Amino acid sequence: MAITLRGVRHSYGDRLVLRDLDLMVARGEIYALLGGNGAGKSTTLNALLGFLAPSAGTVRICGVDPVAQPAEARALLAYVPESVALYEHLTARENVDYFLALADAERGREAVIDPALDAVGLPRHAWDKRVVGFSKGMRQKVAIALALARHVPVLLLDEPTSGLDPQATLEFNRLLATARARDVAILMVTHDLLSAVDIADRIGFLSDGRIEEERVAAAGETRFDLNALHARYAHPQVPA
Ligand SMILES: Nc1ncnc2c1ncn2[C@@H]1O[C@H](COP(=O)(O)OP(=O)(O)OP(=O)(O)O)[C@@H](O)[C@H]1O
Repeated sequence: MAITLRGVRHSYGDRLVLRDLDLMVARGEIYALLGGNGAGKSTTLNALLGFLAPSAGTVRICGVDPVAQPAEARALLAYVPESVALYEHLTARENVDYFLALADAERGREAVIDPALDAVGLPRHAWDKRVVGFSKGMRQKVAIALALARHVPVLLLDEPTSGLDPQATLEFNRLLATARARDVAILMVTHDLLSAVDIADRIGFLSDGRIEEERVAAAGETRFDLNALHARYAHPQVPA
């Protein structure tokens, strides 16, 4: 399994925030993690990133413990935060090249950069422009191009579609589909039900530090029942 959280507990002081959290994401799967403010979504991502050591349970990135083996775990994942930080004075291409070098990617970086920028649909005229004027959507494309160029098996995303207009959201979702087709396991923390319904294979509701409910995409056009999901999300105590 690419992403594993099993029986994970974490407290801040005496406040238990993750209580026996179980969550798994396979390669080639998109999992949307929904949950109200304070449910523990960021804490979950921080556990996967190795920024916190849970008091109980197992966290693994492709079998690697991100606390015990941080460098190995980092080499297996790409993390795209809500605001993507890039070097503003560098071009899109230079940013990918620079971060690839930091990630210690093998030589021959030129050979992987252009195909990755192409795969994420960043317009060619933007490849050699400084990223300083780039929109959120364009920055995300650069970040995901980097993930594709690194061939990481795991992609973690924090509220990727917040602030994106509907067209940019659809484009972003297509981008995720590209990564999924390359066998990447994708965990997306989001409040964006529409985006989750459009692209996720599974949707999990995190509440009070554990997955309270999971829904799996159905085959066919109506993958999820949006109204039922909305009712569930907006009124967690009322079963939908
Ligand atoms: N460093 C910290 N120290 C103490 N409490 C914290 C810390 N980080 C988070 N918390 C608390 O833990 C709980 C879960 O926080 P977390 O940020 O994981 O939730 P979230 O689901 O990401 O929320 P949001 O949607 O608002 O970002 C919240 O009650 C929060 O106040």
